Amino acid sequence: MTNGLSLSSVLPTPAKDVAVCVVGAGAIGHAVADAIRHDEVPGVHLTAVLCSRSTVAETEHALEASDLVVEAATVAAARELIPHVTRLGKDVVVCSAGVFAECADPEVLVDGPGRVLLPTGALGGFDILAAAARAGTADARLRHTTIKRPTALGVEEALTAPREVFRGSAREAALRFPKTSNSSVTLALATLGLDRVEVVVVADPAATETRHVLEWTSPVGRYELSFTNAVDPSSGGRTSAVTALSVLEVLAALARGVGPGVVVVEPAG
Ligand SMILES: NC(=O)C1=CN([C@@H]2O[C@H](COP(=O)(O)OP(=O)(O)OC[C@H]3O[C@@H](n4cnc5c(N)ncnc54)[C@H](OP(=O)(O)O)[C@@H]3O)[C@@H](O)[C@H]2O)C=CC1
Ligand SMILES: O=C([O-])CC(=O)C(=O)O
Repeated sequence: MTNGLSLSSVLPTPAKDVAVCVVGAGAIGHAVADAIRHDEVPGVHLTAVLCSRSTVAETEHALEASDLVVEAATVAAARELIPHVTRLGKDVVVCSAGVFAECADPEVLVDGPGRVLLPTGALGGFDILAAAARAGTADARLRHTTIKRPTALGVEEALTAPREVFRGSAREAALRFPKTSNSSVTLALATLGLDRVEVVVVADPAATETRHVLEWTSPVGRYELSFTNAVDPSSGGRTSAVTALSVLEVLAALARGVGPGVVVVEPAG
């Protein structure tokens, strides 16, 4: 560092471990809980993993013992969990971001002082897109195209070629595909809003991976970002494996006291 200060020496680092409760033990929840159990995220420890059969008493006990909750269940679970956890003054990392498509204003679900933190999930590039949106959104356009295998989209018909099965806003996409359009919602909340990001969903019978393509145009620049994601085998081909890793990035960032995507150079020793 040219000024003699390392980045981490001027930023607050939480003094104690962040205690994390994971809600949902499917593809994402299982991977997140496993990584924490195996000490893959310094400064974070696991208090509990809740499933839909967890009792009210178990849930309340787990929330009480935690600093932060990771929601990796369903839109319905997120709808109940977000106001409850934020009211307790705890932050909640929400994977089922599609829940915000149900609200005219996303803030109505958040009954603070706790906050909702949305991981970038199956996508990336939010840094440059959110930066570009700062120059104004009126002349900006953003399209998110998702290409998945048909069964992952609930398309049972035997297709012989790729077929566009949806085109509309991010809000409409999340209401139509609540299990596969969460990343569109997070992207929209980070940029142009739920009603101005165009979403295209394509069912491709030849797809073995999931593709996401983001096309941004504004006076600041033109960006095309393409993500070809391996899918978590336990998700029926639906969930990109990188989603769980993006949750771990959020947890690691919180433990270090900086945002995800920031490269921290620790002092020696
Ligand atoms: N933001 C993003 O980019 C992405 C978001 N997602 C979303 O993340 C969420 C999790 O995805 P994924 O792990 O693949 O889904 P899975 O279906 O693999 O797992 C969800 C788990 O949640 C459990 N569950 C359901 N209801 C509740 C409840 N009320 N309380 C606790 N647990 C519950 C289910 O099991 P059981 O009923 O047995 O408890 C299941 O094990 C989904 O909403 C998915 O659509 C997925 C991919 C990308
Ligand atoms: O995992 C993915 O590729 C995207 C996904 O399902 C979602 O956004 O809900």
